Amino acid sequence: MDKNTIIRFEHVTKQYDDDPPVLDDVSFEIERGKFYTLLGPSGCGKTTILRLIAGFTEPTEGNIYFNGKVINNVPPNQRQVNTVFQDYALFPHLNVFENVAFGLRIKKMKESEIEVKVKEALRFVNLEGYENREINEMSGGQRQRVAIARAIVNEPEVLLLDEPLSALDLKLRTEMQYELRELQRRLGITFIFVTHDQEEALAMSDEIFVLNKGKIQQSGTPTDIYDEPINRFVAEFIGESNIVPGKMIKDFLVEFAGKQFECVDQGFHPNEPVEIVIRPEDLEITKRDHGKLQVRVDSLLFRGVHYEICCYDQDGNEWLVHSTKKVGVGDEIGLHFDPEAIHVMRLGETEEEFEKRLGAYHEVNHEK
Ligand SMILES: Nc1ncnc2c1ncn2[C@@H]1O[C@H](COP(=O)(O)OP(=O)(O)OP(=O)(O)O)[C@@H](O)[C@H]1O
Repeated sequence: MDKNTIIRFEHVTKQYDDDPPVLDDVSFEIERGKFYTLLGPSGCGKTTILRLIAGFTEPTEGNIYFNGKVINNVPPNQRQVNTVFQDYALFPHLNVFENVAFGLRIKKMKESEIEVKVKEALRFVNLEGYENREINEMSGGQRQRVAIARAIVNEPEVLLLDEPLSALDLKLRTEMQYELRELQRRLGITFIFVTHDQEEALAMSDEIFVLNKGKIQQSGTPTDIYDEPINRFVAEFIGESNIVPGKMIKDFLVEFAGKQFECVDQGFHPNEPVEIVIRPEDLEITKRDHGKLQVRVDSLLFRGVHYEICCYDQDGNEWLVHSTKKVGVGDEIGLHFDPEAIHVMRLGETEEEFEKRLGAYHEVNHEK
């Protein structure tokens, strides 16, 4: 194992009773000192991964490694990991200082040392001078910072954050996104952050794991995931996208919407049925005859920075366009895009779904 790897999941499955597994044969590695985000819809298994890392639950199958050692049965208090919970879980009857000092007192640390460490943790989260405040005199954002100070005071190697910003209003949430990112850089420890908000994940992470139904669909940097989604689920979950059925003709040539288009090579076989993604901001409005696609404007919405324009081609495919150009409903226009804007994806999320959709594709084409 690479010495930069701090946590490794090896074929980890978590199952309760006879229910379908909550996590299904999941393997991944987490490197030291990076900001990771687990992103996915409700119930996909994000919190379960955090609980397994923290030691609040054990895997049904597989192994979890921390610094190269299996930790499946190591109790939470013996792991170099702390968690910041969604509801902060602060003690309302203790002031800020005592909330942060709590874990150190349990460890029977010397009073003078506690003083130094608590002050330092509060300085890290910009709460110097708030030591004697009561928790109920603190705002939502300040409470969040107390919770973070408490979690970093004993210098864990990994900080787990379970939707820590979800209780905050949008403005404060955005501010805290910057603060958390900055804090991670200054501390230099690994953060594993859970969210179901794709914009938050794109803005904050070094690496994102996109989960669905107990499986990691894709992992990579925010730009990898946005520019090269591996399947329809990821493409639809992250950002807005136009997804249409297509077929690979040969390397650098793909067919969709009844035409063939030059594209960049993405490792698909000739004649392989695929799905095509083009992001709305990669479509450019032109005169009808100048466009690679000819479409009719169905509706438009003004979104401030751009218009969101919904069009249809002659095959009935919907094309969403983000453009600063204003067009009228009913206009016949052209859409231009570069070969690089065409991203080709495999059919279906799982092997089973892939086979099913491939079968359906052949059936339709055979009947033609
Ligand atoms: N102790 C338990 N017993 C049975 N099922 C459980 C238990 N804990 C979690 N689950 C189930 O595991 C699945 C995944 O839960 P998990 O909390 O990991 O999802 P999540 O992705 O964090 O969702 P959310 O965004 O809603 O918090 C859910 O279907 C949940 O009902």
